[in-house]
Amino acid sequence: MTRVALIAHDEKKDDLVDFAREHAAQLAEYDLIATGTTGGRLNEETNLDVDPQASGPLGGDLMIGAEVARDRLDGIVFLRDPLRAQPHEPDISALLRICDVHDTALATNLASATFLIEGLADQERQ
Ligand SMILES: O=C(CO)COP(=O)(O)O
Repeated sequence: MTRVALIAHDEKKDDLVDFAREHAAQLAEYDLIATGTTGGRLNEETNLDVDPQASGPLGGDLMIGAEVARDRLDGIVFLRDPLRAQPHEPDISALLRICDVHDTALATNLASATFLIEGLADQERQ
């Protein structure tokens, strides 16, 4: 089953909830995980069933990175806040790096998230 992780920094959480609602029919077909607060919001504000990991600053990015390291994720949408420093920047860098190591699809803004989600749908049709 296709497995996707959804993550957003605080200033981007509204955007991710909107994105998830927009693509709900497709995302509902996937096994979804998320960092803690993001996952909580998605579970409350959409009809999706998301498995929340720890909150980002408490290790959630690293937990998702571990899934990437095991090749257990097909894609990650990670809406980062490019305008504010995060206290757990090293964890974020580790997640981005391990996606490159494992060649795992990673979208860090809405425009690329749309391509990622459309690309996964295309892959399934093949
Ligand atoms: O900080 C995050 C990603 O780096 C997101 O974590 P939360 O979803 O727990 O807010």
